[in-house]
Amino acid sequence: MVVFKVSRVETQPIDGQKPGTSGLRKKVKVFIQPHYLQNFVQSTFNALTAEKVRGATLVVSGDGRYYSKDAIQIIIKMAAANGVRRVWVGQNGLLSTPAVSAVIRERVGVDGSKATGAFILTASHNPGGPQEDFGIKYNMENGGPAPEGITDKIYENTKTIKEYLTADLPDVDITTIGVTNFGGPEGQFDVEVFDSASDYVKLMKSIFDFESIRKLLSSPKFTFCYDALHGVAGAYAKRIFVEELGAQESSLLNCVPKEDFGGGHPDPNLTYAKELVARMGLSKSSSQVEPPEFGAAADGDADRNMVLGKRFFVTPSDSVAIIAANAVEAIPYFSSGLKGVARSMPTSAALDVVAKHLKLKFFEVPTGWKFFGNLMDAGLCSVCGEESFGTGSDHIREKDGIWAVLAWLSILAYKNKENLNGGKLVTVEDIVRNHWATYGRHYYTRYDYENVDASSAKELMAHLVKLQSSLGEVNEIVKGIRSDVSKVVNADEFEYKDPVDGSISKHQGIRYLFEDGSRLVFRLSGTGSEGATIRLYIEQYEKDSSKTGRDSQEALAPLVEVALKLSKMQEFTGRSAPTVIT
Ligand SMILES: O=P([O-])(O)O[C@H]1O[C@H](COP(=O)(O)O)[C@@H](O)[C@H](O)[C@H]1O
Ligand SMILES: [Mg+2]
Repeated sequence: MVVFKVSRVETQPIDGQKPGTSGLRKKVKVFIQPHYLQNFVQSTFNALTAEKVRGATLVVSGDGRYYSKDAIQIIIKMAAANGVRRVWVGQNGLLSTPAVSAVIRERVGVDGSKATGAFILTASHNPGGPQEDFGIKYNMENGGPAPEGITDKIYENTKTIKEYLTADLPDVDITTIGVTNFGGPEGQFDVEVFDSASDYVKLMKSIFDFESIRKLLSSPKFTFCYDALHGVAGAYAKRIFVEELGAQESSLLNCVPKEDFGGGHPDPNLTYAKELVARMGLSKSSSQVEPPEFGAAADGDADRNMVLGKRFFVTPSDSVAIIAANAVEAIPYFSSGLKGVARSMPTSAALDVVAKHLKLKFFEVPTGWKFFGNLMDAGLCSVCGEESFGTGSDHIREKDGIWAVLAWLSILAYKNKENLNGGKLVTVEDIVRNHWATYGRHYYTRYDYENVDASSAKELMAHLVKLQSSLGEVNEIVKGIRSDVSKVVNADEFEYKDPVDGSISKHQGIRYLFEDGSRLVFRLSGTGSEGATIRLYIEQYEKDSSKTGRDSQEALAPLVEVALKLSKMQEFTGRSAPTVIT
């Protein structure tokens, strides 16, 4: 057994280590500066209570992006030096964000150990590679992202840090499953490398009826396609869709995880998931080949999902509403009913209508998955989702891209259980259109202005807040732009009081609420690594089932025009068009 020594390394605070919506995300060139990662990791250890560090079991892994392997070795050495008892690493350093959450909650080590937390190494949907992004975040014992109380403490610590601890361990082989033991001043320290998929696969099998999904996937009527965009989802897709559920290997696109995501932008939306979008018949360059019935994509760390039907896009806000509406019948895990449902504020109100109809508890929280975690821990919420391609449930404390796909496949399997051997297939599009016919439709679109100058973005937001003080003036401007949109009846900055711990989160997005239920929401992204990204969310409710079939961009055109002129978007940002529309 190798015996190690601990040393204290002198350091000084480095600016800009405030965690965003989901951890610290920066360019790789920032992360590789001397002491940069170490300062953040030590600040995290110092922010945790002693029992979460000394003698604890920690998970360290991520989406496999560039710099992950180096970061894992650095964190292992620091963990050993800080008195951590063992570190669990997914083979090759790979674990999806939902799998980390599952491992913290479910995995039991050979000696009966349980993890109390994790460092997740990912910048989610941001590109990877030496010129691109890296990220790190800490998740707690419940498997969810650290709450603001902890991330604030981490940030405070980064501003005063003077030293960090590290051990002179040799690098650990993370490519081979097994345990390596070391001896330190405080006793034994182990690194266990384990299979990245098995705990997660086991959990999925306990939630869904794999047999019924297998029947669907093996039916000649049903065709399927999954795009991991070269993110970590690939490590799970083959195991689950091909090995467990019998999908064809050829139905997997970009399912080999790569450090640079093959040079792409691993964000599952209509702009970046180009290959899938073409295969599903949704782009101009679509081939003549008949598209599959179902397509889905994931982001780099596999917590996001995009669901598509044949030549049909499912808006994430509709996706969570449809899953909630069908969960009890189609998914065994929910067979005894839903505890409640929740969405983030900018997500459309499609879920609200389902909650009302099914008499379910309903919550509207700020953007950021951590807000759902408290509700789930208190037994108040079973299914939740966000417009930003995140959907999930209380099986873990992160959103879950593959879970969402399995949820949709379960609904399809349920609706088609009588027609797989005859009769017409109920398609993704049928399910969505039927949902609109029952609940009405929330036309919805999001405009993203990425990498805008940060101070101009702030000015635009300040302008919108100032406008809110006079609704009379707002309505005059609105009428001047389009006489066919309804009146603004309320405008505010969203503020949230957590019903469980009473904590208050302010400035969570600027809302303009219209008389007919339409909404305009403006907020700055909390997940970028450079400049600012302005997000504009536009929504309009249509109850009349004869009018729910319109093209959404066309239906929303008047509101879009109002939003762009009211916010003086071009004036502040210099942009005549958004970078991404979803
Ligand atoms: O980036 P991820 O997938 O970890 O996702 C993270 O950020 C998203 C918002 O991103 P933005 O602030 O850019 O709108 C949140 O909706 C999500 O809950 C959070 O986990
Ligand atoms: Mg993600």
